[in-house]
Amino acid sequence: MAAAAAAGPFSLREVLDAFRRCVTEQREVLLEPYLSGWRGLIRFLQSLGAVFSFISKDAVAKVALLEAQHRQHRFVSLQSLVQHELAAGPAALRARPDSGCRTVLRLHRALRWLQLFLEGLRSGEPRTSVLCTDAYNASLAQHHPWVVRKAATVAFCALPSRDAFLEIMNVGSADEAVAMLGEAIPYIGDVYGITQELFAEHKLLDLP
Ligand SMILES: CCCCCCCCCCCCC/C=C/[C@@H](O)[C@H](COP(=O)(O)O)NC(=O)CCCCCCCCCCCCCCC
Repeated sequence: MAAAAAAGPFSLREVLDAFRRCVTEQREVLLEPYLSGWRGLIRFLQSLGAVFSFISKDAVAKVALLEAQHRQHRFVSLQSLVQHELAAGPAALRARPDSGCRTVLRLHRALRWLQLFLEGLRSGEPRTSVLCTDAYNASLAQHHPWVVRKAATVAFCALPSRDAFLEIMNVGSADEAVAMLGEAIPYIGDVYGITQELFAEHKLLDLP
């Protein structure tokens, strides 16, 4: 909480801006804004309270791993990270529990959850826990063991109402928040789509 407060209140605007900056003309996904978007999302999650800390801790660890690799190898894009790690051969990559690729894959699946959840929020359904559970079941859940699915579903019941959600996005009235969701969703979808194609092309969608 202290770290989140020190960085100022969350605003959906900064997440939107980060994901907008991600995609280049050559359809590459830039790592720096990608991680910056994730840091914004994590700050939001941390502001929702301790019930979600088992989720934010995992996301923090994954972003930290990628930040360290970004600093070490100066990867500019997800494409260059994949290329670099694949150079050692697909078998070596599959054997690494700390690869950037498998870590990106986890965040990538979570981005699909986010896309579906934001679409649900925008649609007007007032029960955020229902929206969140539906989005989760259609994305991340199929990759999680029973115990994680159970804990996640319990945590979703503690989500704030749709109105409260729109308010803590900090972009003005509920109408303005919904409008910004409409702006943000295509950028997130674009990053998701390009990453999905990249991982499919290199047969990395099932990295253990
Ligand atoms: C707003 C409510 C937030 C609900 C978040 C929904 C996602 C639920 C994910 C539950 C993950 C539970 C934690 C454990 C995860 C790991 O087991 C699992 C596998 O990792 P491993 O292969 O290294 O073992 N990790 C993952 O799948 C990555 C999960 C990353 C979750 C990041 C969630 C970020 C949510 C950001 C919320 C922002 C809402 C924004 C609204 C404006």
